[in-house]
Amino acid sequence: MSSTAPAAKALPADYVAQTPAEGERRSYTAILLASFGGPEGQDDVIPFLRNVTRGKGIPDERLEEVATHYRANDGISPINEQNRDLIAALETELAKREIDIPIYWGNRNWDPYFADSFKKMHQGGHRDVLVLVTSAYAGYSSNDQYLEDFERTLDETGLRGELNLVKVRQFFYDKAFTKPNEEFLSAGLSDVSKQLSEKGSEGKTKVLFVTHSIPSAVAERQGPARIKELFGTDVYTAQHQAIADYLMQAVPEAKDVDYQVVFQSRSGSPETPWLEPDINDQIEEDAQNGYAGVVVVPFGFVSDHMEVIWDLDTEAKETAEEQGLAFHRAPTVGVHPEFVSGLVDIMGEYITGAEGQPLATGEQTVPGDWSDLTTDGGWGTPLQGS
Ligand SMILES: CC1=C(CCC(=O)O)c2cc3nc(cc4[nH]c(cc5[nH]c(cc1n2)c(C)c5CCC(=O)O)c(CCC(=O)O)c4C)C(CCC(=O)O)=C3C
Ligand SMILES: [Fe+2]
Repeated sequence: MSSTAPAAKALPADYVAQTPAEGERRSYTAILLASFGGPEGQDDVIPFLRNVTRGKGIPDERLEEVATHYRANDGISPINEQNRDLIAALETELAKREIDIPIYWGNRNWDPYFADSFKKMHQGGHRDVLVLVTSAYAGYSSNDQYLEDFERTLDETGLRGELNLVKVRQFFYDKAFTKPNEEFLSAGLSDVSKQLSEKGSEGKTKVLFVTHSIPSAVAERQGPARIKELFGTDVYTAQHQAIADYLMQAVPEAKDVDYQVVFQSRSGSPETPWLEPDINDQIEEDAQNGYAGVVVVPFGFVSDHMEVIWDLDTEAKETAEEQGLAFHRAPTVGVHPEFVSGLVDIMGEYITGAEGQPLATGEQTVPGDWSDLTTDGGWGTPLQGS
């Protein structure tokens, strides 16, 4: 499904992003940055992986393989440091705008766990908490699973009725996310073109936009139906396809360059279908089809965490080298100033100003009705073992 940038899809002009629901705009007294968590030393690796895969049916061989990725980095995932940096950057931006709301931090799979941060916020006298999750797209792992985590944690801590949590919407279609990625794509294309001209190669470049694979059955279950119809694929893939299409037409140097959405970090059992193609398979096929270089844009993620640095900087890079392709791995948004200030704009949609108005609003750059990505179609039956 390789293609050059198409014309923007014809969408009704009133197609809009999700906005805060009735009662979700309030005067919050705390923000919770909610993330995945990661190990901080060799002794943490196995307990962390057990947390991640609890009840998921991930085979032991896969866990051992994933453990080596962390082991090679002293058992440390970069994700926690990246979240501390993001919190510091958000705090600076809030202070600059004279918004006096403290930021707490909690994770699904490692210390500080949600239960501890919920208790800490409660002890700090907070009731209305705005929750920012470090996932741009809507999917089970990146949205619904967090909501389930929060519900369970409220019960476990006995804080139901004490803490009112509102989760900030997804933001893959916002300028906050697309603007830094435009910059990265543009820089990646220049780098590969420079590498190729140094080699005296006149071959073509391909852009591979990469995101996390998920089980195909989970992807198929996500709604709403109108997105599936419009894009002719599942809603998880469609979100990524829309951003890839947008970036390719937003960046002048990308004109006439081929591109494709590909996947990484497949796990589960080999018999269960996950979204494809895998980035390494695609790099091999691209080499066979005569491409001379690839620009790899990990636009499915918000920081250069372990899955990015292992699967791309180690594996995909090696595949490209074996195939003799020029290779550039673009960064993720991380603490890019436009990402940070854009996130504060998006949070501002939920926070009331002095006259009850929203403090700020995010800017939707990618057309599409992204308002109810997980509700319309529903998640159907529980996702056990998917
Ligand atoms: C969609 C998606 C995102 C992107 C959205 C988002 O960013 O939220 C994401 C992010 C991440 N995934 C991460 C790590 C892992 N994910 C695993 C397993 C899985 N991920 C899945 C999906 C996703 N994962 C799924 C469907 C599984 C199968 C088991 C299950 O259904 O849950 C496993 C188990 C071993 C393995 O099988 O790989 C690990 C260690 C880290 C931390 C990296 C670090 O430590 O720096 C991050 C940010
Ligand atoms: Fe994952």
